[in-house]
Amino acid sequence: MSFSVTRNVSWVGKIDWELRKFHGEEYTTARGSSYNSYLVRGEKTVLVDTVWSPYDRAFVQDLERLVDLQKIDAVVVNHAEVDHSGALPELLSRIPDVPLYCSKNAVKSLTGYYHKDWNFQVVRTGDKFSLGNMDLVFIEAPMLHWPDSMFCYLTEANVLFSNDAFGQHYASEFMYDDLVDPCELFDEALKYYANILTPFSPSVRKKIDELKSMNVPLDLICPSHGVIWRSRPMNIVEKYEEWADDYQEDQITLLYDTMWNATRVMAEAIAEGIRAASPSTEVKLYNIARSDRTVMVTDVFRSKAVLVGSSTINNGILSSVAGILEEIRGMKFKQKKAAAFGSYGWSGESVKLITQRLREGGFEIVNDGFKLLWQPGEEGREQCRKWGREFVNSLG
Ligand SMILES: Cc1cc2nc3c(=O)[nH]c(=O)nc-3n(C[C@H](O)[C@H](O)[C@H](O)COP(=O)(O)O)c2cc1C
Repeated sequence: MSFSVTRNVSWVGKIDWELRKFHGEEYTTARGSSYNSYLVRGEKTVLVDTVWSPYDRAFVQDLERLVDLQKIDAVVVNHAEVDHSGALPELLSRIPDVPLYCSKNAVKSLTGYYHKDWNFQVVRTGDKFSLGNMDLVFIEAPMLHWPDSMFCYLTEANVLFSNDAFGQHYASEFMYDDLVDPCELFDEALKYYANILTPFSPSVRKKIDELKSMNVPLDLICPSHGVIWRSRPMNIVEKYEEWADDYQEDQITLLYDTMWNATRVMAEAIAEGIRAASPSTEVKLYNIARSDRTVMVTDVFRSKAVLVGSSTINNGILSSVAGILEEIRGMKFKQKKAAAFGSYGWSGESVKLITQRLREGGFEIVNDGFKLLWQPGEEGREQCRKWGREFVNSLG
């Protein structure tokens, strides 16, 4: 499949309707995704990125329908991750000497993946590839989201090829922001930022400042996943600025797991207490073992505070709780408050262990947590409501 984006730019990629898990099991992609590759034709012809390896042959066939492969003067590899570089071996088996323009770090990761002595041409920010009547200007973007990541900007057409930045895991035949459901698109763009880019928010802020200081016109942002931003491309750039600035809404998320429902009863009573003390605060509850991790991380991203609950099992915490704690630790969230709760039978280590993990994850711990013996009765539930009220009041 291919379509024309501008007079000089064609999309040639793969819409992956059936993708449901990405990065192994780490990211759920309920709406599928796409791998976007772009063919830029001026006086010279350049391919920007490729697609994931399962689709390499179909990709090269589609590309051949657009252009004689021998006429491709250069391939830009903005990012070495296999969902974008996966078709390189197939393509380069046909055009082995084609120069690959990439960052210095991409040479390491591409060699690490493919072990090939390809014709690497290392570029740095500000370097240009001239297509005769227009230039591709390279902009290194280290840690957005790998050390090798890079953007490139096409002059005259005013197109930013932003690779994973500004992407969304979203399959749609329509491929443009103004043609798809805006709520779905916003949901996917936010989920993508929360789960992929949050740890790199300081780099996002710097890169946006750098892009703005280039003071170049921007007509299109062409990411490597999901739809192209064309209606007002600065909208998503402004959203990224907002999200990168330790984003939070008036929301508190409770994440818990339970064996015999005691900790669930606690969570629900704590939520009642929060709602009673702060009716405007949105409270969301997730049983971790039954919920989608990507959605939970997105809700933690939106929250000003999180409460994590586990009963004590074998002097520890439930494994699902350990899993989500590890996931949110890696997100390096800032300016978020937290506390722990849980039911226990005799030794009751879970609350202390969760608190410790939340502290290591950069959360500001509001109190020592709240533990309750066995199944809460009415008195226990009232204690939970009180603890919920005190928690939300202490947030200020
Ligand atoms: C397999 C198992 C191991 C447990 N280990 C501990 C323990 O080491 N220390 C403790 O205080 N309670 C322990 N308990 C008791 C639970 O923490 C207690 O039943 C609690 O109320 C369960 O809460 P829940 O229904 O939210 O899971 C254990 C319970 C089970 C079923």
